[in-house]
Amino acid sequence: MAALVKRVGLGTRPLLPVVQAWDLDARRWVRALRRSPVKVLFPSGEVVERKLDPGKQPRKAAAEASPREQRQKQQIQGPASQTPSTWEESGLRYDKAFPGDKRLSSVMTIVKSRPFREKQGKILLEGRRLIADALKAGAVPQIFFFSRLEYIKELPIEKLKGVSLIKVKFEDIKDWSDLVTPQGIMGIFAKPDHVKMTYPETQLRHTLPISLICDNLRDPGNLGTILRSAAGAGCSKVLLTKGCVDAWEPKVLRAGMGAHFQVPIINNLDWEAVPDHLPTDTRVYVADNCGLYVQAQAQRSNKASDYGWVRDQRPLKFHEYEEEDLESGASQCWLPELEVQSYDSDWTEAPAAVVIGGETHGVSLESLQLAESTGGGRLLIPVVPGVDSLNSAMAASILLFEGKRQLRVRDGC
Ligand SMILES: C[S@@+](CC[C@H](N)C(=O)[O-])C[C@H]1O[C@@H](n2cnc3c(N)ncnc32)[C@H](O)[C@@H]1O
Repeated sequence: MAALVKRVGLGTRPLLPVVQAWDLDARRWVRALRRSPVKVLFPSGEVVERKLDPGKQPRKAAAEASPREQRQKQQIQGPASQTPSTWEESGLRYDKAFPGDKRLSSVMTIVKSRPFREKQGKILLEGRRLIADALKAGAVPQIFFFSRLEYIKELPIEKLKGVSLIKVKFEDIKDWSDLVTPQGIMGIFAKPDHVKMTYPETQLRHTLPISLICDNLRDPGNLGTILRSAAGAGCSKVLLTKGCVDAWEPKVLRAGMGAHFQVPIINNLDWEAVPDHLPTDTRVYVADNCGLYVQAQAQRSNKASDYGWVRDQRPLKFHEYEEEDLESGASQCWLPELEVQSYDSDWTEAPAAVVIGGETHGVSLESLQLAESTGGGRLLIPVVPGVDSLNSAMAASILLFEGKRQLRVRDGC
């Protein structure tokens, strides 16, 4: 308390302790008011003289946290919440950033760049909920920058040992924030390793035998949205091939809304390594808009013609490879022969993995080869002729929830 209270005098008036409202939690507030009267300095700069009204709860103590903040706090802490006294007993200390302090800016420069992030093995997490989810899942924090001590006190104290705690101005956090509404807390964590993470019990209970493979997905908003859908559907894991945007990039984290700590994500994989991360009997299905195939006449007799689309000729995007091969005299027949099936035909009898192609080039040759070698196929979501393709995140969501529906129907629940 001593650190928070200083004595000031105004003219000839007696000296009164000045209490900074934002530094107080309810218990300390009561204690401060017992020494009443006190001057309370509010964040707005307003100074109000306050006395403790015997028998009445100090109004500001309750008001310090608005009902929304209290709800948020409860969500973050869970039922066994951290009591403020525990913080005091913990002996944890924090530093205040001094004018011209470069600690925040130098760390931010590092974690906002993918090469640095990868080299240093650090990531940036922003916001109270995301940080709390990360801690619950076992992510390891290294530094917290925060503008209000309450944000740190909400976190489980046992996870803060050995972590640098640095109080900075809200404006500084705002300058570096990726959020529309900056939340006043940022954490630098060691890059999470999916093997060492503990995913939420409810999530594990709802996991489906469906994996998702992102193939050269470049847009952070799309990837974040896909991760969120994957977590929502109960996908067992998400694999990202080399060429995808980094799953730990701030914009992906923002769009993911916590999915990073609900579903295992395996980043930066070579195609040869993909099967090692799938159950042995997995069939790989490639989501393919078949946009580069011609629409054929309805009289063709295979399944896909029911939907007005068939694979009538080799995809134009692969012609380039074929011609190169012809010049060099290599085999002409290496393009996988894969059945096109409608997304709502049954594809979940065996564990399945769905490949979603990137925004520009669609699915890769490697994905088609893997689908062929595992006995999978192409999944087509029929769209109105003339519409080329769906957004990758939309296609992924439709397919994952269709897979979930099929499994539910089969299990009779
Ligand atoms: C925007 S699309 C790719 C468009 C790309 N220009 C192409 O021609 O393949 C991104 C990915 O979403 C999936 N997708 C989009 N529309 C689809 C559809 N109608 N059926 C199945 N998958 C689809 C595919 O995996 C596709 O590669």
